[in-house]
Amino acid sequence: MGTGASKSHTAEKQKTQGNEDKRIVPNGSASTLPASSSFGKQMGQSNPEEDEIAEDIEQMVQNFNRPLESTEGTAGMPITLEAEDVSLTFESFLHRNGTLYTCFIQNGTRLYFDDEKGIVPFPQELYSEGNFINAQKETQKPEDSKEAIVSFTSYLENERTSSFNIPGKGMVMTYIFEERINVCRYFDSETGVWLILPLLWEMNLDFTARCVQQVKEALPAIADYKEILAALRHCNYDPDEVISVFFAIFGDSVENSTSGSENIKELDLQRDLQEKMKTIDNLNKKLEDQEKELEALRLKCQYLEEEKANLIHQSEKLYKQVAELQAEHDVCLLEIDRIHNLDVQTQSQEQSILPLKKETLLIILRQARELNVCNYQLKAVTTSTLSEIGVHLSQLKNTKENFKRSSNEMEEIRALYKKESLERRMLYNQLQELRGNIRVFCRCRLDIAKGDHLEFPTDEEIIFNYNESKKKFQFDQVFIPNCSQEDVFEGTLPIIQSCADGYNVSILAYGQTGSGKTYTMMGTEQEPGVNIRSIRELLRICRDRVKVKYTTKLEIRSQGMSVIFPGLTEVEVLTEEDIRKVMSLGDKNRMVASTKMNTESSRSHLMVIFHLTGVDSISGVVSNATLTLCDLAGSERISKTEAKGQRLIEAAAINKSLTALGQVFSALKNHSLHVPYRNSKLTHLLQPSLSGHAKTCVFINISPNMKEVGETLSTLQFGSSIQQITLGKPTNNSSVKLGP
Ligand SMILES: Nc1ncnc2c1ncn2[C@@H]1O[C@H](COP(=O)(O)OP(=O)(O)OP(=O)(O)O)[C@@H](O)[C@H]1O
Repeated sequence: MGTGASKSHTAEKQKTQGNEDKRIVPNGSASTLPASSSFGKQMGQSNPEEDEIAEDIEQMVQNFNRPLESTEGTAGMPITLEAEDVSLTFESFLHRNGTLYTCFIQNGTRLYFDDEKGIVPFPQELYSEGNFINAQKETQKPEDSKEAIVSFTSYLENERTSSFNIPGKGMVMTYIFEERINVCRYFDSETGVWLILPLLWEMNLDFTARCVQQVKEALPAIADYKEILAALRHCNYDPDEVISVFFAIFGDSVENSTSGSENIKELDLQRDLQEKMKTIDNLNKKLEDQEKELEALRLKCQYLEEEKANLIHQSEKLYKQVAELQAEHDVCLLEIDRIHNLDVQTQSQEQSILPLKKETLLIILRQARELNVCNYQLKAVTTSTLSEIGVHLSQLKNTKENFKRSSNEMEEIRALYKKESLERRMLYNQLQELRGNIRVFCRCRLDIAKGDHLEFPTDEEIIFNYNESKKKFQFDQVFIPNCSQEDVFEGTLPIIQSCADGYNVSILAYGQTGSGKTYTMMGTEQEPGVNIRSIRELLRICRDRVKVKYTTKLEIRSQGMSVIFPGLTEVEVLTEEDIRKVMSLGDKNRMVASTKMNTESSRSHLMVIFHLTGVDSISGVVSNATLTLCDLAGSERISKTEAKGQRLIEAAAINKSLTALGQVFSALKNHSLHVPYRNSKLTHLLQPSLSGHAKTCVFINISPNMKEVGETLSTLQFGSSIQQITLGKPTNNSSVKLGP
């Protein structure tokens, strides 16, 4: 830190400073210098060692000039100065205009810092215009500078630097040094730390009390012990330094109690003055702040004034609008009143016209709402339904198109079916024609009393061998005695199927009495014959052909006469039970009598005629056909039966009809132009089934009994004769039915 030199006041006082040499510089700051500094000269002592130091200082000052010269023309302080061994004396000259000059002595010349010129000699004319605040004789005698304590300080212009007017000394420069000082502390057991002991409390300590007392004895003018104590603190509790400080400040006057007291008072006043000045400065600052604040408020006020003007302007506009709206409102009110008056008049008129009560109106209103709701629901339902109808219509359209397409396909299939059906019938009939339209089956009944005159070499041949007479007969099929009813019926199946196709078909049983004609045709309940089986088969075919609608009727005739049914000649049959019922009825009406050859000989022909009408629903073909099942009366000779009376007449009639039948077959065999169908009622009835338009199957029933050998041979010859007959091309009774 900076050092300073001062004029020595008393050698005795200096001696009390001990090892450390403390200086009180003119500007009031203290510094610590090595013991070997120039302090000795300050004390007025002269020894070689101090001379050398003085020479060194002078040398350093000279060195100091060099950097100044090198930096000549630059303002400010030297940049680098070695202050360890050199102490320069700086002086402050206070011009009466308030300017403070910082001066120092170089080579006996007082210099000072000029802001523009740098370090220049201190002008002589300024001496009379101000005072050195540490004005001393030495400063006015540069030639004595060698003896003066020359020191150098790195003076810094900052907040720690200030000036102070000391009465009798003038303005002094102050500087707050960063020195560490001793402070009396006390140990606080509660916090466990050392705390600073208040100033007043220090007075109670013996050490500080002694120090204060020592200063007071040396400087009686310093009466304020607090001042002394404060100075002691700053001087590290060194009473001698305190004494030196007070001497430096107040000079010798501090030795006089009166003048010292005045100085103290003056000092107090000065302090008060400075405090006042600070207060004034603070007030000025506050005043400036308030002026700034006032200016801000003024601007704000101006802004608010403008805002106010705008708001007033807007308010006026709004008031104007409100007034206009109010005027409109008034006009509306007047209009409402006028309308209201009109409504009242209208209501009064309506009330006079329609005196409806309020309740009635409410009911009407409620009903209107309900109607409205219903209307909405109806609309929704209608919309939904319409949508569904649209969908259905679309589907219907598609269905219609599909139906049309299917109908076309159906027509094609129907035509194809028709064609196929006709082709099938044609082929089947061609087959039948190849086989012959009159088919002759020979059936030999089962009989215990059988002879050996009959031989059955094949299914189609029979050999009559009796009394050296051997004759071979050939038929479409020969059924031996052991053949069942079912075997016999199977031979008739092709002809029965032709009936379902629309052909007239007849099945006849021929033979002498007792040869098994009735057994073959009617059969027994357990073993039904061809009648039952053939009609059953036809009903089955009718059921299976679902595309053909059949109507079936049954007619029973006996000996050419219609079987008398109560009110009916034909009975519609649908089931086998119906067949049996009609058959049994017809059988009861058949003339039966006991003959010598047969105890229950059938004395008449029995004809069962089955009418079949079919309508093909696809092709539209209508077919009419009849199945004539004829159980002929016995063919035995009348003489052989030994019939008499009525029986004889019947036998004659039977023979006549059978003879007529034989004549018909003979005519057919010979292809005669005339076929005597009308020679008997039998042949007349059988004409449709024996003409060229029909198919016929004749059972030749024979008995194996040796006793019947003559009748057997006769029957075989009869059958053989009709085996040669060809009826010609059969006619299909089908016709296309037009329309439904
Ligand atoms: N194949 C047969 N098997 C067993 N019994 C038979 C057979 N054929 C005929 N009979 C029996 O012989 C008897 C005479 O037969 P059926 O009445 O059928 O003769 P018919 O030719 O009808 O005589 P008629 O012309 O006098 O009526 C009957 O009792 C019958 O049951």
